[in-house]
Amino acid sequence: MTATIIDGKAVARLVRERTAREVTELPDAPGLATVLVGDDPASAVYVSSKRKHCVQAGMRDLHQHLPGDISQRALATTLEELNADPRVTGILLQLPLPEHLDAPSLIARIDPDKDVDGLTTLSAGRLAQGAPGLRPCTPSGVIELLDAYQIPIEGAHAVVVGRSELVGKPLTHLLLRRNATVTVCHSRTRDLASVTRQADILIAAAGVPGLVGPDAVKPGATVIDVGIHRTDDGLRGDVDFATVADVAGAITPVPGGVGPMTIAMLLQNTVTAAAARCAAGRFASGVAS
Ligand SMILES: Nc1nc2c(c(=O)[nH]1)N[C@@H](CN(C=O)c1ccc(C(=O)N[C@@H](CCC(=O)O)C(=O)O)cc1)CN2
Repeated sequence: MTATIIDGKAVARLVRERTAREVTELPDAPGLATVLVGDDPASAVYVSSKRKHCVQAGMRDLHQHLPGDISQRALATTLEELNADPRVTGILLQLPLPEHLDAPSLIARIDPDKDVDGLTTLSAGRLAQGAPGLRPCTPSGVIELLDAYQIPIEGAHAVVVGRSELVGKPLTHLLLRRNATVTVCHSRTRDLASVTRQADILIAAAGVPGLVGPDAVKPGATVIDVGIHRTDDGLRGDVDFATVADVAGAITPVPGGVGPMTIAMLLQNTVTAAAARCAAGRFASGVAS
């Protein structure tokens, strides 16, 4: 193996420490409302980790666990209540939702000023136009990792495999803002490997286990694996780590790569949202000063 292993756990720890320091500079502790619907085991793991780190960073844990058969209307009402609650600075609706619920229209209910997942239409529009706003956590975690390892983005050819609202599309905008040349690939891309082989920075976010093998990677490229799949052999990503690590210059592992950054950037977004509320004179007490 020749590649540098990008240690997402270590970078995430630094981001969390920075966030905890920023919390102490605020007049009021930020409050993060995680909303978990149903009992999906993976979602339960992620939400419990978000809550643990939220408390460790000195924030209020304002969790809501709702039944899996909750109606669209009742969930929308819960989100409206969280919008109105002055203790809540950030709202996170854990995805995926049970099939009977319409996620986009529920996300649309979240106050964009509390949208610490960066998933509302307004947050997406702000990102696309380069306006200040809250950015989706996994894509901003990828940028943070590249910066932490001083991997140049400006002028690099970045190839993003996957066009989801959660990762592929927002990451494309973040990379463009940093002056990368960006190519987006998806399930209809012809001869995927011929495109990914051109990448200086290759980001695999397709949701297909082991999709990226050594023949799809330019020697020395940076490979960021956003995929996470639970298999009989444990967790694995969209990249075949063992073989690609012999070709890449730097690579994220799964676990221990991008995943921990998702949670760290959520905490960072919650502090950013809280600071913006303070600047606007709206405090947890609900009283404008
Ligand atoms: N509302 C959202 N839902 C989902 C998001 C999101 O950003 N917002 N992302 C993913 C899941 N996710 C966070 O919610 C997430 C995924 C993975 C990890 C992580 O730390 N993974 C560890 C392994 C942990 C394990 O599974 O045992 C790692 O990769 O090292 C954190 C958060 C979908 N839903």
